[in-house]
Amino acid sequence: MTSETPYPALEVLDLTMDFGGLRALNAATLHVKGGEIVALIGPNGAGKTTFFNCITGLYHPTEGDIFICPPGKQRERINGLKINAVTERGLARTFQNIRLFQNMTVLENVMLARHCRSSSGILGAVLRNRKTRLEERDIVRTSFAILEKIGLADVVNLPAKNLPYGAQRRLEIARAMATEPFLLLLDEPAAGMNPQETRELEGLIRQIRDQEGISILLIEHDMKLVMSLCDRVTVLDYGQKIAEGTPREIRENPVVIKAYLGEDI
Ligand SMILES: Nc1ncnc2c1ncn2[C@@H]1O[C@H](COP(=O)(O)OP(=O)(O)OP(=O)(O)O)[C@@H](O)[C@H]1O
Repeated sequence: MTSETPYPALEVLDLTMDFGGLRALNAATLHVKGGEIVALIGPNGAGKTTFFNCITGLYHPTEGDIFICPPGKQRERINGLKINAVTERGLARTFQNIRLFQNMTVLENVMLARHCRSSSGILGAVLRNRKTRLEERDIVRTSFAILEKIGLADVVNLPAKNLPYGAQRRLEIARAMATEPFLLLLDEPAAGMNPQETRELEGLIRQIRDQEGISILLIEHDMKLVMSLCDRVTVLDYGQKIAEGTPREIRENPVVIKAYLGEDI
């Protein structure tokens, strides 16, 4: 479990994002404490992915503050940082649509993600000096260890495109893990999975939190998964936070039920 800090691992305050005349996020607030699994839910178009894009440096929010507090480190405001700088600080994400190098092997996909933690640089890669060679060996070893934990050790040499859908989603999580995050953001990890794959995914996410001490924020439409996996749930509607609470509180909240009217919660 992540060691306690006086601040949440992630604290987002009054986040607003305008796209021209469209306000996709309107003073949305959310926090994830160290070691928590939190869900961000809401009807289609509520602003969930925009929220992730702001946190991870893909978009620069119009207003608001984003603070992180990795275990054992100082609290830091990360607004305006570029994607790589956010990743270096220990935030990793997966995307709604699978983004793998389909013709590369499973191991190569993870190794590539791992390179963000290497220090040899381009010159080192060209000269292939001793430091680079040692580092490369370390990248292979670490990438393999991650794939073992994720349950993909027996397919390391297969091209990513040959994996079943559920395994491709797990590989995306392995790539995110390779950057050594303290906080993992998962954008609809169960999308397109069959019930068996979803059950396995639930076990994997729990394992990542319990064994690696990584805090997790996930966007998910599969309410059964959200209700059984998450410690807390935050609900967005039209870019605003309309509710926050335990899964049970959220399930019984009339404001949430109204927002989802016509959708299956
Ligand atoms: N780059 C962009 N430019 C203009 N509008 C955008 C952009 N990204 C998102 N939007 C708009 O912002 C609103 C929120 O979209 P967003 O994708 O964040 O919602 P969501 O809650 O993730 O939806 P879904 O559950 O369908 O994935 C939508 O109206 C969308 O059309």
